[in-house]
Amino acid sequence: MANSVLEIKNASLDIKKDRVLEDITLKMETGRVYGLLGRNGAGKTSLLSLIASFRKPTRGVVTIDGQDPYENAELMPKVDFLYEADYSEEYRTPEDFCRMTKRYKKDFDTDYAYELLDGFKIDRRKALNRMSKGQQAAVNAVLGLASNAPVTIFDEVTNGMDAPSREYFYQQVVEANARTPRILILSTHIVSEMEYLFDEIIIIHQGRVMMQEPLDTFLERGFRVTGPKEKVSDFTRGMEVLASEHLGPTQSDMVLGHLEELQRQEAQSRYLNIAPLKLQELFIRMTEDREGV
Ligand SMILES: Nc1ncnc2c1ncn2[C@@H]1O[C@H](COP(=O)(O)OP(=O)(O)OP(=O)(O)O)[C@@H](O)[C@H]1O
Repeated sequence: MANSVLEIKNASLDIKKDRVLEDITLKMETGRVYGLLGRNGAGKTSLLSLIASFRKPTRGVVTIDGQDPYENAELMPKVDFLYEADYSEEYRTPEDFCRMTKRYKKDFDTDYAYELLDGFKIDRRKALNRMSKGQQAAVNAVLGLASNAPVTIFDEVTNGMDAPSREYFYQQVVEANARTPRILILSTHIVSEMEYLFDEIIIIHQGRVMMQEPLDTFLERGFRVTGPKEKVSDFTRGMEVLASEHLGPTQSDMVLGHLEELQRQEAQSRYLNIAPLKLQELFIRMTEDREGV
């Protein structure tokens, strides 16, 4: 399958009288898994609806391989948008859905879909309205993974899944992208569990892109230093401390900035522990109500 490039340039979106997205510029490429993060109401679903052509930007452009996907019959099957759907009235089975999907998405891999349904322990001949929320979510995940669409979007698709199902889904995301590389976008609140899946992080905050960065680069924005209270305070004096946690005589400071080799040695000589930051803690601090970092 050919490589694809998805570009969003200076896109804004108004819904009714509200500006929900402002001046969004992003670029995504085949073979990479993008973690789309943002607080409730930040604009994640709105952004994804532009990519999936459910909406048209009020200003700016969205292109896939240089073409506008909006009302573009040729590009439509190339984008798959999976989100939490209401299946309470859905009497059809996963098998029916696979058959229907295959009709308009020629790259849909039915054998792989059945294999995934077995992996999730889903009965493929059972009507969706007779399944639990978590099982319905798993069917959605299967349809997305097996679609092989060059742009596959999962918007909070693990909602309702139990821990083993989520774990299986994460494994299959890696597997599916290795089988058929695509642009995979995962919007999620379960940041801590999914950290290892992401190649790049996109943070949307109050309708704007706060940052798009490879995960490694993002995590190098800061570090955590832990040790006896006074020693830690002494070491981080003058540094940009995002958060300071205390447990008995121990203090753990989350610091923004790069640690020079000399400082690292200094920390070591003072028996302080230096650790990399976790995606979740950095995301929470960056998007809390304070001036941007
Ligand atoms: N149909 C709509 N009519 C009016 N405003 C809307 C509509 N859909 C979204 N919005 C507004 O757009 C903003 C972004 O919403 P969006 O659903 O994109 O956020 P989100 O990041 O996906 O949030 P969540 O994590 O809660 O799902 C919110 O302020 C929301 O109130």
